[in-house]
Amino acid sequence: MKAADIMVPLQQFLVTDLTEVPSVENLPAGIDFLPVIDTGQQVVGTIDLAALRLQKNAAALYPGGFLDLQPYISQQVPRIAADDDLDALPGDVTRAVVVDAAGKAVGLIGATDLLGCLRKKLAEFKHQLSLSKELADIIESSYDGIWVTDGQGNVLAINSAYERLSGIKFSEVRGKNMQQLVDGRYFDQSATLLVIKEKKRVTINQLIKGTRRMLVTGNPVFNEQGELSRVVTNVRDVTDLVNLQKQLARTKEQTLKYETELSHLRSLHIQDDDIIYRSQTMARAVELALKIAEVDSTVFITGESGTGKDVIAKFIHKHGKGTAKPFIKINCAAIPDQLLESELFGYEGGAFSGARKEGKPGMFELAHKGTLFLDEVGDLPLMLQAKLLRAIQEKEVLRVGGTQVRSVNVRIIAATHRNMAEMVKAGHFRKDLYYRLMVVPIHLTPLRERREDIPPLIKHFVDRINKRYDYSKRLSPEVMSRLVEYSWPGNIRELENVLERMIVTAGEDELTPDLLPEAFSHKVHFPGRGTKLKAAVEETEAYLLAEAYRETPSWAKVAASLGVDRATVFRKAAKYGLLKKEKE
Ligand SMILES: Nc1ncnc2c1ncn2[C@@H]1O[C@H](COP(=O)(O)OP(=O)(O)OP(=O)(O)O)[C@@H](O)[C@H]1O
Repeated sequence: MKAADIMVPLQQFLVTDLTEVPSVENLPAGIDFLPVIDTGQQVVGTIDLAALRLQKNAAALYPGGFLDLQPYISQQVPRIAADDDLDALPGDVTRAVVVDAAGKAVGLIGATDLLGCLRKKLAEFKHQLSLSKELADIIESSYDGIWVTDGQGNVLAINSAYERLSGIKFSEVRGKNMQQLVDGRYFDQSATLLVIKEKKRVTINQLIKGTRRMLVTGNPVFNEQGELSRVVTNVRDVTDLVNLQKQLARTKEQTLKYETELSHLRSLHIQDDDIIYRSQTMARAVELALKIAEVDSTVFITGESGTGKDVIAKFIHKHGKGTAKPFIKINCAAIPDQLLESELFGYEGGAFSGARKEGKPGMFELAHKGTLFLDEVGDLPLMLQAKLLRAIQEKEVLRVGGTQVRSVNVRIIAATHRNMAEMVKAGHFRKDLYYRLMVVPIHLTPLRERREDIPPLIKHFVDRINKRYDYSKRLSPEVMSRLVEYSWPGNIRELENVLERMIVTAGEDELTPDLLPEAFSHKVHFPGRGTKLKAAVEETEAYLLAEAYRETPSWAKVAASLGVDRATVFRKAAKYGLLKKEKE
């Protein structure tokens, strides 16, 4: 507050030499002194009015009512410039004369004014005090550590959160300079020092006493003159956060590892089912599968049970959509009709009693962006055939009990062991669906029509089974030739099962014919593929005659064992050159 703000403007004053005793009755309250000025109007001192009042009636008065003021002048009363702050006055003064720039008196400040001013200041001070206490409480209650220095980096305060976080006590660091603390290895670096250098907010990652990691932000505080007066730093312990981050990174790494392993295993799984073949027919089927894998056309795989329809379907998926995309298989023959619809298309919550509240997606939705393999599609009930056709054509499905269609992008592979053309003819399968599925047909021939595939398949399965059980079993040449000759009604699945049974029951490493199942005791001869019926019959006759004669070298016994008369046996043996051979 300035002196001019509280002064009483000067109305009366006294002049040094002789002056008329003034009337001092009408002075403002609290003013019980007046300045004394010389002829140059400079203040030379003040006169206490009480003393003056005493003198007014005294004999000291000169005749005519004049008084010599000199003895009463006090030079102790301080003067203060109008523009000066009241703080410039010494603490013990009770009055002051206010002067202008030229030193002329312009006002008076009395005890009452000073007291009022003091009261005001006291109230302000109290307010400030409560504010700074509040501030101190706020700083103290902060969960983050707070560290305050002056503009030179000397420590002024730290809160107890900081003491807790860092283990550093205020008494250890009070008044010390930050540089001193960095040198003393309290911190690896100081945000305060950086703020002092850069005069702006700085955030750093600080290591305290070599153990705790802190995220530290230093904030500069400037005074009215724009000078840096404080640096307030807030400190957050990020050790746990850093540990969590490390843990997260480790978990991510692990997830990545598992994902890689999983996709490796998946690919191994599909690799397991890799297609083994030597025959031309299979080579053509595989080539076609590879070609159409790239495009999204619907594929219809036909063939007897166990010929590898599943394997081809997975092969197409692997080489087309890829193992990262879903491959969903549904066996239409294995699921009860009443469940099939909801399995295929899903259902909305509450669609029927026992349904899940939140509903369930169907196979179509699950196979989105991947492949849906409809195995045994020939067994699909007529009622669902229409819905399937719609789903394939429109590329959208309607859940059971739902009203909202959902788009699906699914590649369809269908398969059946049935004769579809006949089923369509008999009205058991919709013609339109049949043609919609038959975009790319792949037919897998039975194993008996591609015997050249049997040896490599045998090798493949024997290796696999040996590996699985840690065996080193092998087939005797006779077992091998019997297996090749067999008609394999169950196709490759049967071949695999027979080999496994033989390998796990064999006592020796070499598998001998006695391990072969019952069905193999009847030797069967198959004429080569493409043989005309007449030639096939003849070939079979010749084979049976020769085999029977090999076992019992007597044509009479051969006739008996084959159930024909001797004449027929001789005639046929002669026809096939067997008699000649016998003579040789
Ligand atoms: N070319 C092949 N190479 C190796 N293994 C094969 C081959 N073809 C089929 N297999 C194996 O034979 C078994 C039967 O094959 P798959 O299940 O694919 O036949 P499928 O025609 O789908 O039979 P179903 O009609 O009964 O479902 C499987 O174990 C499969 O791994």
